[in-house]
Amino acid sequence: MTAIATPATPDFALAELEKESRMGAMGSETNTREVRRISLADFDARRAEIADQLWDAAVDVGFFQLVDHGIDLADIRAAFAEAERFFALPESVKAQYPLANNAGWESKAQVRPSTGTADQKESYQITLPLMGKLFPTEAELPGFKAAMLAFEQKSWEIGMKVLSCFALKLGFDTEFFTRAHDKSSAEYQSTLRLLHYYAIPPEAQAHLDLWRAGAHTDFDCLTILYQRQGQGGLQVCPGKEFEKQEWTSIPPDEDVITCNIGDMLMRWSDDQLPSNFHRVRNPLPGEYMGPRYSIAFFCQANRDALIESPSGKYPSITAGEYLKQRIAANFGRKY
Ligand SMILES: O=C(O)CCC(=O)C(=O)O
Ligand SMILES: [Fe+2]
Repeated sequence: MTAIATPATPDFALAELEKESRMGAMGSETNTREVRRISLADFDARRAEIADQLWDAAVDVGFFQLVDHGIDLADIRAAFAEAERFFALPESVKAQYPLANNAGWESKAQVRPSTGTADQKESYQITLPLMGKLFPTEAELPGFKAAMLAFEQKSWEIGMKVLSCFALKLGFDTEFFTRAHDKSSAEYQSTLRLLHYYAIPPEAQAHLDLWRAGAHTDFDCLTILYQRQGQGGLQVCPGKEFEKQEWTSIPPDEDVITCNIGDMLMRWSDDQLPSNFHRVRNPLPGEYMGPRYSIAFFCQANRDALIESPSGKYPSITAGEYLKQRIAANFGRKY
């Protein structure tokens, strides 16, 4: 896919798009990078130490995993059970809740600039102020909405803990990003996304060309990702090494929460914290070919939050405008 410059598309959005459109090849695999595990135990007393560890891991590989994070495994499994129930609804029901502006359901509709083909998945996004009638009814899916709201809250809390550490390291007060992701505001735009990558039918297994999720960076400040045991495929390629196209697998482990830095925090940190390319590759022959479920929470600063460059490297921009421009450049306004 080629980037078409329009007067409304700013340079930063086009530069990201150009980079992304060069990331569609298979590349090679390397296991020499370490995706570090960081304990959040005794968080309040250890915040400064944890902040140092998170910063080092983020600067190094950009992906890291949280342990002792305080979310019960039972809650994570229950959220996945809800996601499975949602995706098992008939298509005619899901189609009543179509994706618009980061909220709602889509299937095989997200075309990544890296691949030019649609991700082989369906997803359902929950962005609180935008939900209107986008939750399935209690008759269709009893208990779903309440369970998802509770899980969204837990994910937000973890996200804000991690962001409070990055705030410290950037010289902001610890509540700086919590205010920027204020849930009580109508400008809130953080998103919980349920993902279902389709099982690969036997006849397709010999010639897998489409991607489960094409290579991309996330637009947000921080992504919190839950993976399921045995359902692998996530790979990362640090942006600073993108010329080499060497990918490192992040094996799923339901006991950890995987995190990555997004483009918004990269800009907010004057590029000190890199957002990194990642993708979900298809299973290889002999690997598990069943469905893959994952859940992501995107900490996207509120629309009216002002992203101000600490050193003046970038002009100030609201998070709403920033996201709008990135989405328009990559996807023609849909996501
Ligand atoms: O499903 C995954 O493991 C990754 C999903 C992802 O990268 C995204 O939705 O942005
Ligand atoms: Fe992503």
